[in-house]
Amino acid sequence: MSDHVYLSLEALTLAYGDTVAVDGLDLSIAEGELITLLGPSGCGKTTTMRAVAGLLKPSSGRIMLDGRDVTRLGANKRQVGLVFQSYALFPHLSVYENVAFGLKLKGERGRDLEGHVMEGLKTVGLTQFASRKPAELSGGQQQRVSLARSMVMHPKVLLLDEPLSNLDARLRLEMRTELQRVQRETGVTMIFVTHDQGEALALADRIVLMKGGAVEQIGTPEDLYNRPKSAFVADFVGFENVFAVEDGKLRTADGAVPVSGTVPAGAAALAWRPAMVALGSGPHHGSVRGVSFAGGTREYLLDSSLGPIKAEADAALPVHDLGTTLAFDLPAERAAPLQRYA
Ligand SMILES: Nc1ncnc2c1ncn2[C@@H]1O[C@H](COP(=O)(O)OP(=O)(O)OP(=O)(O)O)[C@@H](O)[C@H]1O
Repeated sequence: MSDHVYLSLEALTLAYGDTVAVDGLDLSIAEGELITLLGPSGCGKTTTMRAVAGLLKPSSGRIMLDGRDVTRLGANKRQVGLVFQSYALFPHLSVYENVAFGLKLKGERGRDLEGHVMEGLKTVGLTQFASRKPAELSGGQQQRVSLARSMVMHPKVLLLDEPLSNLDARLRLEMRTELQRVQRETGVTMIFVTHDQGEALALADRIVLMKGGAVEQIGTPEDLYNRPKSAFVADFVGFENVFAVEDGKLRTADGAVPVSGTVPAGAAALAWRPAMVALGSGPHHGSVRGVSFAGGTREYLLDSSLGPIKAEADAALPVHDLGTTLAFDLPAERAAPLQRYA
């Protein structure tokens, strides 16, 4: 992966009629980077991808790719590959023919064509399936064909829009590893759209978390996971207890509540994952409204005067029944300090 900017979206704005779907988006991506676009439904992920692919014209802003302004360039001239959630394979063509399709349109024939198709199938581990029809393959295998079909065109950027969402949990994991391997081996720049934070954290060199058509936070998976900037990001990466800070106190359903320990200077809010809540002792109390078993841990939903609290305990410990009152604390030193509450 190189450091210089390879793809940049500059103040990109896209609208469908009166609906502004992407609003002044700025994003710089290095060559060979694997970026995930993460965010809730409707935040503009697909629209951004369609703009990069050349399928939608921006209302304003610029897209630069490999030193060239491609904002007004047609989709077929951009060398941008696309892999969708639906595999969009030609059902009547064999795996080989599906992968060969784009290369043939480019005029490839004979040995060159065969070499490139087989190389593409080898990259995704499907050489032995070359003569099958898509319907004779599993969902994961079909998605690999889709990937091979894009990769043989040697795209400058490969866009993947929720490519794993049609697969079951085990296949999803397998394909996630496979995608990572293909990306590392080929060094292709990838933008991967997902609304699954686990997938984004596992795959990405950097995550772009979007909100309302703009970037809310960009960073490595570790950055977002450990150092969310806002309550929106914190909530997205699993900090389920977030309180605004005012005059060194927590703003809660019960008014201003003192925090145990010292609030870091400049924190506009504090966020605790369920595992960061000290359960069993402390100045606050909550009644158990829900318990869920999560393998090694048990998660408790507590009704407290501060508002609802999610806390976690070792599953080996005796279970607390619904209605039991438990003491807890939200220690400042365990919390992630946020720059913004809103
Ligand atoms: N063809 C369209 N016509 C009008 N509005 C649209 C159209 N496509 C998308 N939108 C709107 O644009 C906004 C962004 O949509 P987009 O599909 O980019 O979001 P997304 O983040 O990809 O969502 P999801 O995760 O649900 O796919 C939404 O408010 C959506 O309702």
